[in-house]
Amino acid sequence: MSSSLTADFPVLDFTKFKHDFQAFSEDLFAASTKWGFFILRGTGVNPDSMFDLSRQFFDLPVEEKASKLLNEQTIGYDGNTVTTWAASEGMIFGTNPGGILKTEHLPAWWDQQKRERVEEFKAQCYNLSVDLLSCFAVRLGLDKDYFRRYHEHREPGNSLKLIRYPAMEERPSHKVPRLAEHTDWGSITFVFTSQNGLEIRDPDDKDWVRVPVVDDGIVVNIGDALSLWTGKALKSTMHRITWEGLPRDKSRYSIAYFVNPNYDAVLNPQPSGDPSTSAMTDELNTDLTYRDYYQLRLRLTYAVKDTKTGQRLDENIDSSTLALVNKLNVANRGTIESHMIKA
Ligand SMILES: O=C(O)CCC(=O)C(=O)O
Ligand SMILES: [Fe+2]
Repeated sequence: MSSSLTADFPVLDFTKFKHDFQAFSEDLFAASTKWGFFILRGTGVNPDSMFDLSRQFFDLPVEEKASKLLNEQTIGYDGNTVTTWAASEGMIFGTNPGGILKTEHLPAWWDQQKRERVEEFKAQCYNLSVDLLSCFAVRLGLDKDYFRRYHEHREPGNSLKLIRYPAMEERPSHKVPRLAEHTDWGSITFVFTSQNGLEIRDPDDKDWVRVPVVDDGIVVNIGDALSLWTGKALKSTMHRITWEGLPRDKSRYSIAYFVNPNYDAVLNPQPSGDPSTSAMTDELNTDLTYRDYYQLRLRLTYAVKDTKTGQRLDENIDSSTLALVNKLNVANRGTIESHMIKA
């Protein structure tokens, strides 16, 4: 369970994107093929006011927070259930631009002004994400908008998640981690935090290493969808938060922005600039759509309920998609199982 500090963890400077696109894309590609994770500085995206909202919201009484639970539009509160997945609570803002302004599925505390702030922050993150996607496309010899075209404002949309790993009086059952090891589902994830705790597999997949906290830095990682799309040239790296990394008596706040491809995207490998990966592309040609992958991971991870019937969706997992995903060997190890602790 050990983890160590890492000296050569990649830290990239986004100001280079404007004045030296090629060199920045090269740095980005190198970090993403070796680590699947890096820290990005100089983006100008400031999460301070989102953290203020996050602290205030999580301090509300649980009845108020949990009045709107995570739904199929990926909007709502998640955290009043005990799982083998996480000891945390999350407030998730899915859907496309404008969706948070008009949804009825938020506690009244999220007034118009707060919703506007969420939308504005999501828009800043979106813009940053498509800039990064354009770098990947060009570096892979594809046209600049290649990935962007699959990241239009269509279903399912990108999700912003406010997260608190609360301080606890005692540690829950040994089955409950702070955050179980997993890969992310989508294209790219941004994580904002000023606190330690996040650990990832090192480039040789031998050990866990700590992700450093860097001032003004966003933690960026590659998700399964972009990894599959690039014939796994870009790595979707396993990550977690342990009780050792984040002690029981400390709360940790983070904000994650999950970039999702559009549902209709087919995750077959695209030609990659890296010849070492072309050998495996045949077996990755399974015509899996992002819709199927997203729906599977949603059901496996959360006890999402159907808004109309109130039925828990994790009881309804599609076995052929599950078999396909096992074959692709993404979301690997223990993560491809439902995390609900059944009574
Ligand atoms: O809270 C963090 O630092 C990481 C969160 C994460 O990996 C996730 O929610 O997928
Ligand atoms: Fe993650």
